[in-house]
Amino acid sequence: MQRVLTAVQMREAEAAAQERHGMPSGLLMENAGRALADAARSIAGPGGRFTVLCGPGNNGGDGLVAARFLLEGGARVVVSLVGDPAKLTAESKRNLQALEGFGESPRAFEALPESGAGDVIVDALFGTGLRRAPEGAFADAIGTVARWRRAGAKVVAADVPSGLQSDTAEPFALCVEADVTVAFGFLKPAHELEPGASLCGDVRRVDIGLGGESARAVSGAELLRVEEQDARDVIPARRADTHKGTYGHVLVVAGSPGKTGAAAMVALSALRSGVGLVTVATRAEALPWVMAHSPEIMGIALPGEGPLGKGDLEALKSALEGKDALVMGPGIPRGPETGALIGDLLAAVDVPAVLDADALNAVAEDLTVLRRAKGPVLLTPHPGEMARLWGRTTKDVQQHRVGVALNMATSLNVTVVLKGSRTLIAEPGGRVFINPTGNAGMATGGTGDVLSGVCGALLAQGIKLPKAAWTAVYAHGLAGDLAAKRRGLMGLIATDLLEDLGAVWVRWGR
Ligand SMILES: NC(=O)C1=CN([C@@H]2O[C@H](COP(=O)(O)OP(=O)(O)OC[C@H]3O[C@@H](n4cnc5c(N)ncnc54)[C@H](O)[C@@H]3O)[C@@H](O)[C@H]2O)[C@@H](O)CC1
Ligand SMILES: [K+]
Repeated sequence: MQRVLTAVQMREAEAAAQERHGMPSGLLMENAGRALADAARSIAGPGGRFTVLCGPGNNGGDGLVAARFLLEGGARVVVSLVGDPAKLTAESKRNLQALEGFGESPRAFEALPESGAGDVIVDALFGTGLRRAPEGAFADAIGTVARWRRAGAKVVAADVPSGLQSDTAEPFALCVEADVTVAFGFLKPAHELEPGASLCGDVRRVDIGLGGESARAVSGAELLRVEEQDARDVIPARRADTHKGTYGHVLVVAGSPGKTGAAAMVALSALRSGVGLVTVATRAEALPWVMAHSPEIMGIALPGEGPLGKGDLEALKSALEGKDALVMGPGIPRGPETGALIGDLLAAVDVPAVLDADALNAVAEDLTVLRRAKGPVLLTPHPGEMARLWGRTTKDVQQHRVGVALNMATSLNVTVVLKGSRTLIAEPGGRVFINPTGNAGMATGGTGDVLSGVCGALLAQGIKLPKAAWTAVYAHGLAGDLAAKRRGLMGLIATDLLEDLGAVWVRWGR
């Protein structure tokens, strides 16, 4: 896992590094600027010129250091200080003097030569300290960077592209779009969450002397980026002397006439994710169609008809006997009593439960039913479902993804998977995991059903929350990335993921 720190947490980490190993901030800036110069060199064309744009804060100081290293390496460099030089931080002032000692003085922004193909712009206007929309000279500079980039210049951003808010990953109306962003010390939300992530280009995190330990000293919510090795390590290697009983039995409550495919996709993805047995419980008229999708699927017909309601409680309780996990929701017939049924069911049994799709819409009417759950609960809403659960608009949810997921997890004492580009997994009370896998090709019907099947399968195999959730999300996204290579983003459909889940397990030696 990689820690992802907010601006406040970065300052705390810096203070901790100073306290712990006496790391002076000037040395951190020196290391940051040097790494920035290396990144700038790596994307320059032969003989290309470097234009370094520095702002008033320490981000600008990093730019001044980078300019010095580029000059020392013999490159053609021009530097501009945008804003009031009297406001420079002490550390930046020192580096301005050092630069002048190398024979280079900042020029007026208007006096800079044009840039184009082969050239590199080093964007050191603002980093984590950006507080409001850039205006005046800063706005002009950001606009000019965009023009030079259209003319073929490459852009390397110091820490965060200027105009992008580090903590929320939301850009102001004017924002630098970078080819490479050099993240100093730790990743920031702007690098990992959309829309910021797309504005950063290739993110390269570099060590600057803070030391990994310094992140342990920070306060507030813990944001973590899941890495492939983390997910792989969660899945145990199979021992030879095992049988289907070793790997658990999932009950899938899903499907209705017209939506039998949803139930089949949950069941098949659970089967493709290592579970021993899968049983689907659904209304009698839907059951044969679900089972016809694959002979491995077992079925239980729920007596009664129409929407699921309190009358289904006893049948579901007995269906859950001997089961190790429950997945409920995709394609279920929903009615006025469905939410209460789910509440009663979760209060009566202690198997881990995944609620998805219409099970989420059903409990949205009265979320407190979830507080009665005896076993661990995982909710897997997409932003629209989360908006219904939270009683806000989808846009609101998308602008506050981390806070929304964490609040819901904490207030209901459940694990929450908030789907969408960079799916978040929040556990009650503190940690939020960011998933880096997946792609826009997965924005197609049924991929969510496949995810809930993977979650159910891992839970039935005894993997606990939130591990089961972030591992399932990682594997599902990786399956999507592999599927997109075969099908293209345009051609990818949900059942492709069933095949490529296999490729994920093969890649992980499972
Ligand atoms: N925390 C750390 O450990 C390190 C931080 N470093 C650098 O320091 C940066 C943070 O430095 P700062 O906190 O000085 O912040 P910034 O350099 O991002 O900018 C802060 C300055 O810009 C001004 N400002 C903010 N928004 C503005 C706007 N819209 N228009 C005009 N002025 C505006 C502020 O008043 C302040 O003077 C990091 O992003 C990184 O580049 C590095 O030097 C190395 C170590
Ligand atoms: K920057």
